[in-house]
Amino acid sequence: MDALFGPEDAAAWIAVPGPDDDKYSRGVLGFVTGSARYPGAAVLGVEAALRTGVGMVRYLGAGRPTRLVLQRRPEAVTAPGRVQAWVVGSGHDGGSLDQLTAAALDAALADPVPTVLDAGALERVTRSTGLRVLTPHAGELGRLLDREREEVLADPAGAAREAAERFSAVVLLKGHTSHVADPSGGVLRVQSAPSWTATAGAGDALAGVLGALLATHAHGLAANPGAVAPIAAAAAVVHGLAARRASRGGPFTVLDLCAELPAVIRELLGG
Ligand SMILES: NC(=O)C1=CN([C@@H]2O[C@H](COP(=O)(O)OP(=O)(O)OC[C@H]3O[C@@H](n4cnc5c(N)ncnc54)[C@H](OP(=O)(O)O)[C@@H]3O)[C@@H](O)[C@H]2O)[C@@H](O)CC1
Ligand SMILES: Nc1ncnc2c1ncn2[C@@H]1O[C@H](COP(=O)(O)OP(=O)(O)O)[C@@H](O)[C@H]1O
Repeated sequence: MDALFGPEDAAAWIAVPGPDDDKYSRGVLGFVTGSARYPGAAVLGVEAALRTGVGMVRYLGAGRPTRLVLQRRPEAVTAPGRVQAWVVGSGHDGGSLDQLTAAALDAALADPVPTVLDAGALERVTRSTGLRVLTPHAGELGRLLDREREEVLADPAGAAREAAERFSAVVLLKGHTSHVADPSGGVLRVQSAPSWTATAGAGDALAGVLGALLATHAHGLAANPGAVAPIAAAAAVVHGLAARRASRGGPFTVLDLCAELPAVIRELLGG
């Protein structure tokens, strides 16, 4: 099955808090992202998640990214504790992680809650557990499959499907058209973003949007793992619509995109 997934489909995957909810029942999203080399990726993911809507963000990382995250978002909690979903790997570059971040990453990968594996964490997929979403761009997916980037671009749906089956994970292959492949063989296509979205850090924000949607649906996912793929597609739609609002036909920054996320969520909910 190969289907186009649009805003009407995405609207069904926004969790609306009720009067009995508190921050924990809404869902806590943990981040192990950012590094001394790429601290900005941590800031962008946390910003995107908080603006998508989540009960709480826990951020675990080295001193420099932690300071920058807190400077931008004092709402983030930097103490360890339980979470309902993780985002890991944005702003990591495989090999050289500080000890604290490496230990937090190992713990997150061993935690059975839904986990987004981005950038530097993609290569750890075989060491991870539970429901996983991989968020590679074409170059990263090529490395995972031991292929050239051009081969991935020639058949993006096929490459995403192959990786989903090989790693038993949902694969969100990013691009002008994003392809979300389920291990059972289905592929959802998302096309909401303008080409101005091809800018550094946009993928770090996408991981935050997706993490927020997973954390706020986490209690239902164990019984319904098939929901992970539409949630991943919904994240791509929300991210793309926010990019379109930020762009209005011209360039924008990733923080501009993040600033549009609440309005996108509101519109999808019919507000
Ligand atoms: N603000 C932040 O903190 C941000 C942090 N980020 C974080 O950075 C990490 C790495 O992510 P990434 O996508 O760059 O990794 P990757 O696929 O290995 O790409 C490397 C490939 O690119 C190529 N290349 C480089 N320069 C090029 C050029 N001028 N023109 C053409 N090609 C060029 C280079 O080719 P080479 O120079 O080796 O020939 C190599 O093949 C990751 O953790 C991510 O989260 C990003 O999200 C950005 C914002
Ligand atoms: N030509 C394009 N048109 C629309 N969206 C794009 C285009 N190119 C990239 N994107 C989107 O921009 C983001 C880029 O993510 P990524 O490649 O991981 O960059 P980074 O690691 O710098 O954040 C993804 O969400 C992707 O879908």
